[in-house]
Amino acid sequence: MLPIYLASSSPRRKMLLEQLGLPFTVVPPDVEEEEHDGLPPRKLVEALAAKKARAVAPAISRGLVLAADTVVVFQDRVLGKPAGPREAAFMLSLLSGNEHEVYTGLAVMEKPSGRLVVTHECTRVRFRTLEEEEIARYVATGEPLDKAGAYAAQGLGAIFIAGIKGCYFNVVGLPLARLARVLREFGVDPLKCFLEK
Ligand SMILES: Cc1cn([C@H]2C[C@H](O)[C@@H](COP(=O)(O)OP(=O)(O)OP(=O)(O)O)O2)c(=O)[nH]c1=O
Repeated sequence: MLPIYLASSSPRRKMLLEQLGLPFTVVPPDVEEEEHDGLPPRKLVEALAAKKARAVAPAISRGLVLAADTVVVFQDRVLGKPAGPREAAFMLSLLSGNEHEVYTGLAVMEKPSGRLVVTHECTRVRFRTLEEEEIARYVATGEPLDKAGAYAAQGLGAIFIAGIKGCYFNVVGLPLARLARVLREFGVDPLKCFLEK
């Protein structure tokens, strides 16, 4: 099997990939996630995921390089990671009582061929109405600060979620079912791999 490299510094992505039971190595990408105003969210996350894969690829001689990027979209507004507590509280006030989408772009590059597959997954998430005071308390926990849209579905942020339509793992940062499908295109099957261990 081709060695797998996860081009990510996100502990969540590492945890999610571990769930597939495949051996892999983490190689954090060194990229600027600059604004891409005007791009539709699906194109934006795909472009950023591909950029992360391309940043790590030169260091890999043979294998698969995986990368992802996640944003929250509320009424055409793209919410990345908040710049600080004030922006985090503002993002949460937008999401309160409303439905939003979470987009994750996924890029898989094969080395040495350079073949690149880029795709994305979208999940709808509905928040219950939040009180101003609980937004302030949640921001004070520090949890929202390094998360797109200022919440963590896998953490305390779970208490805000009234409903989810689509892939839960996509919200946390890595759409596992979609990833497994892409990996199969490169001859990697997590189930087969598990049974052959
Ligand atoms: C909405 C949501 C986002 N997130 C996280 C996933 C991502 O780590 C982060 C979005 O930022 P990203 O820029 O996608 O990823 P990252 O900078 O953390 O890591 P890297 O680029 O090195 O791969 O938000 C959660 O952990 N839970 C959630 O519920």
